Amino acid sequence: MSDLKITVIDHPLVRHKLSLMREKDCSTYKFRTLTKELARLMAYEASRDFEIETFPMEGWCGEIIGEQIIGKTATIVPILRAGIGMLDGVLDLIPTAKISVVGLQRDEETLQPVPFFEKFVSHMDKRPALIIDPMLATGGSMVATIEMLKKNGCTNIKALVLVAAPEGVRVVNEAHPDVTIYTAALDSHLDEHGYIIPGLGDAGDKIFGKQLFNK
Ligand SMILES: O=P(O)(O)OC[C@H]1O[C@H](OP(=O)(O)OP(=O)(O)O)[C@H](O)[C@@H]1O
Ligand SMILES: O=c1cc[nH]c(=O)[nH]1
Ligand SMILES: [Mg+2]
Repeated sequence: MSDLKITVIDHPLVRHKLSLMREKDCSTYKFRTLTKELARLMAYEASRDFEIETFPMEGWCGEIIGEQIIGKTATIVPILRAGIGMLDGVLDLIPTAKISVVGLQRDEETLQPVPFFEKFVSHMDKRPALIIDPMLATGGSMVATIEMLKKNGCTNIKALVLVAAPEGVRVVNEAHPDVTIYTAALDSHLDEHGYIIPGLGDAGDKIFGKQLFNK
C-alpha cells in the first residue's frame, strides 16, 4: 500500500471518533454528529498549506503586521447525498467558503457513478476546491467529480473522505495525480458489492436515514 498517495489523519481524536462510527448499532443522530466532528478536524489539516500574506494593520497598541489567507475563498464541494453530512463541519472552520454541489448516485449493479446534478460557483479557476464525501470506494464518484471540477477550470483540488479503500485511492491517484486525498482511515479492501471493509456501511443511509427504495 506504500505506493498510494494519500494523507491519513491519524490524530487520536480522529481515530477515537471514527471507531464510534463503526459500531454496529450507531444511531443516525450519533453517526451524523460524528461525521460533522470528523469533517471539522479534517478541514483543519487539509487547510494547513493555505498560503498567507502579511499586511499592516492598526492594533490596540499601534501599527502591527497582520496575516491573512491569500486569494479567493475556497469552494467546498459536497457529493450528494452523503457529502452533505460533512458540510457544516468544514464550514465551521471556513465559514466564508462558497459551496458548489455535485450529485452522483452509484449504480448498485455496475458500481458506476450516475450524475444527476451539478452547480458551481463563479471563479472556479481561482478557488481551492475541497471535495467532501465520507466514502471513497471504487473511486468512480471521486474521479467523476474531479473531472467536472477540472472542466470548470479548477486547478487546486483536494478530496476529504472519512474512509478510503486502497482500490479507489489507486484509481484516483492514477487518473488525477495532482489531487491530494485526505482520509481518517485507509481500510482493508472492497467486498463483492463494492462496500469498504471494515468501512462504515452505507454512509448516506446512516446520515439521512435509510431510503424507502433504491432507484
Ligand atoms: O467510490 P465509489 O465506488 O464511487 O463509491 C462511493 C460513493 O458511494 C456513496 O454514495 P451513493 O452513491 O451511495 O449515494 P448516497 O450518498 O446518496 O448514499 C458514497 O457517499 C460515495 O459518493
Ligand atoms: O462502503 C461504502 C461504499 C460506497 N458507499 C457507501 O456508503 N459505503
Ligand atoms: Mg449510499
